[in-house]
Amino acid sequence: MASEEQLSAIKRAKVLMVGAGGIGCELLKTLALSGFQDIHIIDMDTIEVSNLNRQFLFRQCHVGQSKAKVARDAVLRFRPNISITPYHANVKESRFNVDFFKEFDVVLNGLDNLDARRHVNRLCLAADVPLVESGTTGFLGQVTVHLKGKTECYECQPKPAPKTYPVCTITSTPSKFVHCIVWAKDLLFAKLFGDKNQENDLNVRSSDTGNSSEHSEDVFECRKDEDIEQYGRRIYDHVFGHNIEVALSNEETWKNRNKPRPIYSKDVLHVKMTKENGDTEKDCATGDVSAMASLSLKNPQDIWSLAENSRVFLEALRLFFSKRGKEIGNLTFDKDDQLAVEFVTAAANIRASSFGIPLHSLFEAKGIAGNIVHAVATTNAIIAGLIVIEAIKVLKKDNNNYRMTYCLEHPSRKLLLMPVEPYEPNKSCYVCSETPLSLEVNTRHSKLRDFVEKIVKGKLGMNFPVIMKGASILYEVGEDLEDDMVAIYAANLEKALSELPSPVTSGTVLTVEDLQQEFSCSINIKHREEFDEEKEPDGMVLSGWVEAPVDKDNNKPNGNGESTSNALPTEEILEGEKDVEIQETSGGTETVAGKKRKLSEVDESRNQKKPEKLDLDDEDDELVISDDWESLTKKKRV
Ligand SMILES: Nc1ncnc2c1ncn2[C@@H]1O[C@H](COP(=O)(O)OP(=O)(O)OP(=O)(O)O)[C@@H](O)[C@H]1O
Ligand SMILES: [Zn+2]
Repeated sequence: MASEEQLSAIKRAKVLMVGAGGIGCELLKTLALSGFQDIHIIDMDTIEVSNLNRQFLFRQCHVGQSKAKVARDAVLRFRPNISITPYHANVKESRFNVDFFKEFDVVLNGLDNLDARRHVNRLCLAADVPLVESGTTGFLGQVTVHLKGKTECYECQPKPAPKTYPVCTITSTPSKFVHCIVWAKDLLFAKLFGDKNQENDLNVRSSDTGNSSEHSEDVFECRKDEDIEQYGRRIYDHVFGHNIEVALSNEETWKNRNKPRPIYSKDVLHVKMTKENGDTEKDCATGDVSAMASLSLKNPQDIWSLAENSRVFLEALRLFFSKRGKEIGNLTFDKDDQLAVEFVTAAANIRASSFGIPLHSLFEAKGIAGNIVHAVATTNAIIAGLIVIEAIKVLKKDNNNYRMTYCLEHPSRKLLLMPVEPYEPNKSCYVCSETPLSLEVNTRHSKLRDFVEKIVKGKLGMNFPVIMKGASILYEVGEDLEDDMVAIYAANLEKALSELPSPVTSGTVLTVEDLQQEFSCSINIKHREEFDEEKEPDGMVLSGWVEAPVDKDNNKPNGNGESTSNALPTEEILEGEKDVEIQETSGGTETVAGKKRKLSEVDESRNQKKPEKLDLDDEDDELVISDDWESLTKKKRV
């Protein structure tokens, strides 16, 4: 029961919710039932069928409509007298600026990606509005409270880099099914159906593979004299047969590894495939075509044989070309695109078969390819409740009682909910402190464009950057720029840093600002001649901002797919930060970040107030949900 004081704080409050998905639906309901009367919701999405199992404010008839608007209407039906203002929009739009954020007493995030979370963090800091941040993955969840100057900001601790695999493992020596999935989706799918101009590590020219003909051709292009089935079979034979033969010819590679087996379509599929749908169909919308349907394969949980995978491969390829021809050249893999998932599953399985790796069902392959940890509605509901508890403390200015709370999969100390005192701001955080960053770069070779793309946008997450050296502006993005300035900045992008009108050399201090986020930081430039292409593929190294530790043993596709009883669900579990990326790395060892850390390790890395080591392997099955959190939390402190 809320006290009088709480109730009046709740009634007066104006709150902003960002995200009306799994957590957001629960949160809006809980806010409304807790007495909140002025709620604003931003969500950029429309409702999909796959949301309906847990986003309970939505029904089948709402598919395709704005989440924010439908969520509002659903809640107004049981709380008709409160005010809910929906925005069907991206929170990064310029209308949601610092002045907009200043209108709110507290901001509550129910987002699913790092980019939007960082953006909201910066706006909350600039507007000096408290932020309650949240995330769930399966049974794990967390809620954290961020108050400028009092607790750490969302970016005080570096977020783990996406999992990466060395390119040679993906292209030549896969040893796990996830390697085959990454190959199928990021290389083969991208090569056949994506942007032809994108760099791709699949060999392209027939001359690359030993044929010394002068007129080398792109083997992935359909030839004039072949029909789609012949084309599909040629691609099949090239990637699963010929390329494997070429790889086998390098004997060194296979000294300590099992050799792969080349697979040719004629050995697997003796007869020509029948074309159930014909190949003259017109282009039609995504999602309507399915190779499984054409081939009468019904159960996505079945593991297909090599022959079935080969049929799905050829049929999916045929359907892409015959029914979705207009999209070819622009496609990127999407876990919700059935035909794309079918193609990637089949391609990954054929490759797995070649390398002696166990095959997987479409259901499993989809989970790996889309980095899906199945959402648990109960976790979202618990997390939403915790967000409201923290929001109420924020409104009451109950400064000493904020908690970041972890929702665990298995009880620890008989608790499923683990409250911890929030950390103080990190003094070297480049977002909420004034600490400058350092950048080692070859100022004579690296262009301003590299700096903008790789550092300012890629690492610092800015959308509308302004780059300044002293008072001179080197680069700026904005809607109201004069044409001549746009031309000057475009020309600057192509110049090496040391050749800019105001040269950037060793010792230069650059100021980088994002006008929308009202966020600015300084970067000390240090010239360095050489970079290790494998270890430092960006050709520049940003420091002053500690990266998360790397764990060579953890190579599960989903950081939380295995037992989590000894894992602290920290930032790395938040939804939407689990992309598998290929990166050139050294040697042949895997670089997999996003390691789950034990509570004790988290604290060491933070080097702040140390809780005593927790016994997280508590097997005692008698579960207690305690409401005396304060004393429990204190016990963990030295
Ligand atoms: N930049 C953004 N601006 C506004 N809303 C955003 C932004 N980024 C993400 N969101 C919203 O955050 C919500 C996150 O919800 P959730 O994690 O349940 O994802 P989902 O897309 O609904 O489900 P799933 O990805 O599991 O199919 C989504 O509704 C999404 O539209
Ligand atoms: Zn910070």
